[in-house]
Amino acid sequence: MSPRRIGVMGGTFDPIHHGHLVAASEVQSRFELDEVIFVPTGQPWQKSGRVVTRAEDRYLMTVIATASNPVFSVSRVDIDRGGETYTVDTLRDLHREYPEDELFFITGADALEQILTWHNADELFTYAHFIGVTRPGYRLNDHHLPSGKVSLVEVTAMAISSTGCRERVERGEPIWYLVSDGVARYIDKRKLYRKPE
Ligand SMILES: Nc1ncnc2c1ncn2[C@@H]1O[C@H](COP(=O)(O)OP(=O)(O)OP(=O)(O)O)[C@@H](O)[C@H]1O
Ligand SMILES: O=C(O)c1ccc[n+]([C@@H]2O[C@H](COP(=O)([O-])O)[C@@H](O)[C@H]2O)c1
Repeated sequence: MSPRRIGVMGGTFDPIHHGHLVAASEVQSRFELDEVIFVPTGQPWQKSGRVVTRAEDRYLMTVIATASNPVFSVSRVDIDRGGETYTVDTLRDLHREYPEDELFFITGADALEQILTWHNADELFTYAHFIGVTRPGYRLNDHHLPSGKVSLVEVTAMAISSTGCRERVERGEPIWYLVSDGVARYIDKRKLYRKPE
């Protein structure tokens, strides 16, 4: 069997929004990926300055948002490993699970800019090809990264962030059409992101 081409979209997904989904869908199509695996982080160590929603809630929102797409799936590797999440561990675990396949790690321009600050950054490129996507408000470039290991892709501009969604919920504003309907309903049902009473 020829190797499958697997996209990996890591994120805190607090909550997952249409910026994430459009980026993954466009890269899937452009790079003819057989599957895109969304990987919600366990403990995102570079976000330790703020409260992050329980991993199980972020995982369930990711499942809800991706369930209807036959080539999207969700992995629990980062949540189940425990401890702080490092992408080098994510990719090592997925490489072990899919040893014959090619991995493509998808990341927005903001995250790509920071990649050299990631744990064991040099090793990242041994497991996957990186695909940086445009994101409104950030400049996309790979000058700081090893040549031949990164591709840059322009995707439809979606000026949406998880921070913006959380702030809207806290202010009592709608997030319809910024996140999937099921995710908006889940946030409401679990009373996520509301101001403490
Ligand atoms: N609107 C967007 N367009 C393109 N890429 C995005 C967009 N939002 C997030 N990403 C990318 O998706 C990945 C996961 O992002 P993350 O879950 O941190 O979302 P976020 O909106 O940046 O969250 P927060 O506002 O809480 O920092 C990162 O690689 C990020 O760059
Ligand atoms: O490996 C690291 O040290 C590292 C540091 C910061 C972010 N990342 C990864 O980058 C992806 C996006 O992260 P975030 O925090 O912007 O949601 C997600 O998969 C994180 O695990 C990875």
